[in-house]
Parts: sequence; C-alpha cells; structure tokens
Amino acid sequence: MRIGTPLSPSALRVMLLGAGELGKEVLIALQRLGVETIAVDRYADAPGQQVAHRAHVIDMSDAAALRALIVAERPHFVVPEIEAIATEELVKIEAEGLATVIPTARAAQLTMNREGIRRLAAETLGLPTSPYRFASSLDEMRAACAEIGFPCFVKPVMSSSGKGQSRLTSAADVDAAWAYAAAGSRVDQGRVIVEGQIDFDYEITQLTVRALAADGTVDTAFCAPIGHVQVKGDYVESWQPQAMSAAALQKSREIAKAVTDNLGGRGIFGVELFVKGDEVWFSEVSPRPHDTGLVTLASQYQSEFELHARAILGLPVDAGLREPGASAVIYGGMEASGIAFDGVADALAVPRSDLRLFGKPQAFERRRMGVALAAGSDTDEARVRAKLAAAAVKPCQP
Ligand SMILES: Nc1ncnc2c1ncn2[C@@H]1O[C@H](COP(=O)(O)OP(=O)(O)OP(=O)(O)O)[C@@H](O)[C@H]1O
Ligand SMILES: NCC(=O)N[C@@H]1O[C@H](COP(=O)([O-])[O-])[C@@H](O)[C@H]1O
Ligand SMILES: [Mg+2]
Repeated sequence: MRIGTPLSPSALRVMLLGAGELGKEVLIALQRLGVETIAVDRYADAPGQQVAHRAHVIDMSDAAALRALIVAERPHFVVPEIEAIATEELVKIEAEGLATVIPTARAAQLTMNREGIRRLAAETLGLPTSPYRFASSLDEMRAACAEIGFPCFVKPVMSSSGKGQSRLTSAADVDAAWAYAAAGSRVDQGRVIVEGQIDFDYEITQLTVRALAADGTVDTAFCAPIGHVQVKGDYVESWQPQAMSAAALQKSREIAKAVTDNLGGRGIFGVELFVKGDEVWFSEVSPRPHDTGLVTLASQYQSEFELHARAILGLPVDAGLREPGASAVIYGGMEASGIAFDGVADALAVPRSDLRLFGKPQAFERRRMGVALAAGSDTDEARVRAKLAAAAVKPCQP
C-alpha cells in the first residue's frame, strides 16, 4: 500500500479508536511518515485529537456509531487504542473488507474481555497462568474466591489500568471487591475474574512486533524486556532492559510468540508476564502499544509507537535497544480541569531526561497526566533520573 499526500485523494488514512497518551505518540509517528490521521475518543480534546488531522467524539462501544464513522471516513487502517470498543462490529467491518483492523478484529475482540484472552492462553494454548475462575454474581464470586483461596485478585472482565481491581486477603473482602469491580468496569458487565496471586520476583512486559518481512511474510521481533512497578493495578515506573536469566527470557519469548502467533496480523503487542526464578506465567496481552512501553521513547532506536506505525504500514522495523532507560508517571494529584504544571525546567535539568505532558483536559487524583523519561549508563541510573524528573513536575490549579 502506497503512502500518498495527506488531505489529498492519494492520502493513506489511519483511524485510531482511542486517542490517549499512547495513541498520541502513534499518531505523531504516522504523521511523520506522511499518513493522514483521524483520532476518535469518548471525549473532546483527547491527547491524540490535539495532533491528528481530524478528531471525532463518539461512543466507541456503540456499534452503529462506530460503523457510521468508518463509512464516512473510509480509513485504510482502523487501529484500536483502548479495549472498550464495539469489537463485534469491527469483526464485521473487517470481513466486509471495509478497512483493515490492527492487528486483527479477532485480536481486539479476544483481548477486550479478560475471559476471551485468558481462556485462549490457558485452555487453548496451554500456557501457564494464575489459577482463575469467572463469576457473574456476588454468590458466584464468593464461591470462586473460596475455591481459588486467598490472597486473590478480582478484576472486572472489561477494564484496564487497574480500574475496579482489588487484592483480597480474606472472605471479609469479598463484598467490597464485588462493589468496586462493578463501579470500575468500563462497560458494566457484572462479570469478574478471580485470580490466584502469583508470588513473582518481578514482572515484565515483553513487547513483540509482528511486521512484514522483505519476502512478504510476517516476522516476529522482540524488544528487550521491560521491568515495571505497579501500584493498585496501574503502572508507576518502568525500565528497560530488565535483567533476567537466559531461561526466563527464553520462556518469556516462547509465550509471547505463542500468543501473538495466534492473535495474528501486524503491529506491536505488550505481553505481560510474571517471573519467579526461571519460571514464567502469562498474565495478559495488549494488541497495541503498552503503557509500560513509554520507556522505549528513551531507550530504543524505534519506540514502540514508531514500531507500531511501521508495522501497520508494512514497513521494516528495528526493535533494538539503544541504551538503558526508564519512565516514571506523573499523576494529576487533584480533581480539576485545565491544570498547569510547575517545575518543568527543574525536571528537564535532570541529565538525559525528557517529558511528555499529555494535555488531558481534565485531571483526576490518579489520572496519568504525563510521564518523565530518562536514559542512563544502566537502568538504576535511568530510574533515579526519571523519578527525579517526575517528582519535579508539580501539577497545580490553573
Ligand atoms: N494474579 C496476580 N498475581 C499477582 N499480581 C497480580 C495478579 N493480577 C494482577 N496483579 C498485579 O496487578 C497488576 C495489574 O493487573 P492487570 O494487568 O491484570 O490489570 P489491568 O487493569 O489490565 O492493567 P493494565 O491495563 O495497566 O495492564 C499486574 O501488573 C500485577 O502487578
Ligand atoms: N493501561 C492502558 C493505558 O494506559 N491506556 C492509555 O490510557 C488512555 C486512557 O487514559 P484515561 O483513562 O486517563 O482517559 C488510553 O487512551 C491509552 O492511551
Ligand atoms: Mg496489565
């Protein structure tokens, strides 16, 4: 497929469904390659909408609205950037040949619901995962927790970034966890997964890119493993490379290959894995850039966003690490719209540091509003720098 001139009849058009901080970087990468970009989100002035050629605000879980927009815009590629989308409509749209869905409509459909991807990984592919049960009522959940045992995790089947997630240490936590899951679910499904706790040494994201090779087949390339720290199910810090045993790295890549081969298509995937010694468990996968992969903006020759853009367009990729790097999240820390940021100069005075302020119109206490990035001679140095830079940025009332 040829790249033409944006805003002309020869334009190659890409539509992102979801235009948060991750989509914004993909849109920038696409624009640099001369692509016409369309950013869709559930609210106006989402980060990616501020850089795309056109922006639309729709309810992306509304199948009719989604189809109408795709018919009106006629994008060559439709790129899901969040989970909560009418993916059954994307399956139809792909089957009709209306647009190519990245990586595939089936991948978007299977991963939007924890049940789809968990059953595929554990039951179809036989990969090691935490023990799990699904429950659709408080009674079922009580029984599931008793079977799995404590501590366990409860998550809505449709949610991300830790929304609606609880860690339960005893049966006394069950009622509150059920209520919290119902409140945190993106699409209120009233269904949860109960997972036994994996007692891991560390967790990683294995970014995996499926891109077109010179001979026209799809090749798999692996980025260096990304280590990260999560608080309440949401990432606060990541670094690359994570040191691992050769055996654990090999198992991680075998798991990533098995899952991404099954999901198919082209694009980047974030395969989340738990590691203890040489043992590795599959947790979940994003068929799109991963938040912990923001670090690649500082550490790789081609960031995960550039890799995604190239893979979408059928172009060659280089998943290589350039140097050790780290990222640290900047939260809103308050509930306000149109906030300001003090301390940006102090942050950027940290050696080898950089910032992304996403431009989200509304801040919440625990909403990710920006990220600090840093490179270093090793990941320890990069982490110290990224955290220093993040701490220097002070969100404040406008
Ligand atoms: N079974 C488990 N055992 C141990 N830790 C877990 C388990 N499930 C979740 N966690 C912890 O919670 C974090 C978030 O879980 P998970 O990735 O399933 O949530 P999420 O809402 O999909 O988040 P995101 O969208 O950011 O990936 C994990 O990275 C891990 O730190
Ligand atoms: N773990 C998934 C993830 O990080 N997704 C990123 O967060 C945005 C939503 O942010 P918001 O909730 O602040 O609107 C999404 O659009 C995506 O960029
Ligand atoms: Mg996760």
